Amino acid sequence: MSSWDVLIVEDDRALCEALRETLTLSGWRVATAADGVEALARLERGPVRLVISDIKMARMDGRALLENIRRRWPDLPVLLMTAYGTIEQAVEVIRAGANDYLVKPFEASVLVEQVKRYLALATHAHQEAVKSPAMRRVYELAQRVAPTDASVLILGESGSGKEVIARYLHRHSRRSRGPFVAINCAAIPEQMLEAELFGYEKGAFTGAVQATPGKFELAQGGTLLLDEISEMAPALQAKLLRVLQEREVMRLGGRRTLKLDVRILATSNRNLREEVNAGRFREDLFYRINVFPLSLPPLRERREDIPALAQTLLARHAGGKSLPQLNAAALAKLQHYHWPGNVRELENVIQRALILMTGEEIGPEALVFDDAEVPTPLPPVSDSRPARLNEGLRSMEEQIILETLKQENGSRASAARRLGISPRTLRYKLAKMREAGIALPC
Ligand SMILES: Nc1ncnc2c1ncn2[C@@H]1O[C@H](COP(=O)(O)OP(=O)(O)OP(=O)(O)O)[C@@H](O)[C@H]1O
Repeated sequence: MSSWDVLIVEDDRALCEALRETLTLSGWRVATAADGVEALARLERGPVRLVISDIKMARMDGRALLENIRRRWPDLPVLLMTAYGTIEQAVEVIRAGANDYLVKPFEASVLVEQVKRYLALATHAHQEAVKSPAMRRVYELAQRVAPTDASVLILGESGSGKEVIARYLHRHSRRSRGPFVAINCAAIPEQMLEAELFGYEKGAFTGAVQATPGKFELAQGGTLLLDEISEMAPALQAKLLRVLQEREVMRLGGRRTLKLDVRILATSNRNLREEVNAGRFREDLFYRINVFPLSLPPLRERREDIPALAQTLLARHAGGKSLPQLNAAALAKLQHYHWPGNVRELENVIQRALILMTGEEIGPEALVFDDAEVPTPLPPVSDSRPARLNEGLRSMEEQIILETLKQENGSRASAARRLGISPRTLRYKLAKMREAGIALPC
């Protein structure tokens, strides 16, 4: 029985071939089908981890295919491709159970990113590696709260698995057949975040060339994850609170309100209570989203999880290759490291190991931690900074980060934008600085 990473369902043969080629070049095993009927036959023959399907097809269209898949393989992720101008249709199919949609024409890089994201989710969908007592406790609580409609606030350091647990909550809720929509409040500039959340009508602002639904609308009947909610600007916090209180949303520039049936999950890697005390986060909004708090311990406080996590991540990234094992010395090295980047860093280390390994198994020499990274190139050191270049560059980088944070009044999101790095990278660097004992502005 053959297994495939991606099944592409597309009746335009040239496009189908181009998509297949793009994904094959990225190292995935790709199968193709010309319509829904062929796709179902292919799914019967062997496991597939992700389906990407066109909507308009002659024999069985994308919608009917989706319905069939949801009935028989409810957890299989499906992305639908839609033509420009049919956003409303896309909203409908997301409600019908598609995980996401791609608006044609799209760049190859957009396709590759989406596939990466959904394959990662598909792999750990049912195998959250939970061995430590601390994590078992978290998952026990998650199991209890999942079937309710309560808002859950998931707290934990960057990379500790907050999104994984959010998806777990959705999967174990009565909304599991509905959409799971996530929005990262730190990654989107303030003005755009409002439009992304609430949607907009054509002409609502310059650049609003067509009516677009917001994430709330897309999550109707399902779950909306507000990732890194602490990064939301105060004005938007007030608008969000109103929507949550009134349980209805109106698109920017719109007139009609839409009654919402959406469960809210939120994450933060800061102590949100402290953010409230410091006046940066609205207390009323805090109480609204913090109905049930879940705190994820950092990886260094649950080292018992490391072997199983490493195994899961090896399976995720080994591709079609036979699954390599870590030898005892390699496992010991993983167990003793302090993991400032948590599970995400472990994932990076495993990916590197798969590239660097030479023999049959993975030894400690193939494990390179994020700490060992070559620092980001910066202007040459001109004064009498420490003689060791790496240290010099690092401390300069730290000073630039501190300076930028100060200028941005402590806002991580704005500082990351100014520095031209992702909020995630900034957070990671800040965590390392904090660990090195550097005082950071709050
Ligand atoms: N228990 C787990 N089992 C398998 N994989 C996991 C687990 N926890 C985390 N991961 C993986 O680690 C990576 C980081 O997890 P996730 O994105 O959920 O972290 P996060 O806390 O939401 O990070 P951030 O705060 O930066 O958004 C992901 O690739 C995820 O799949």
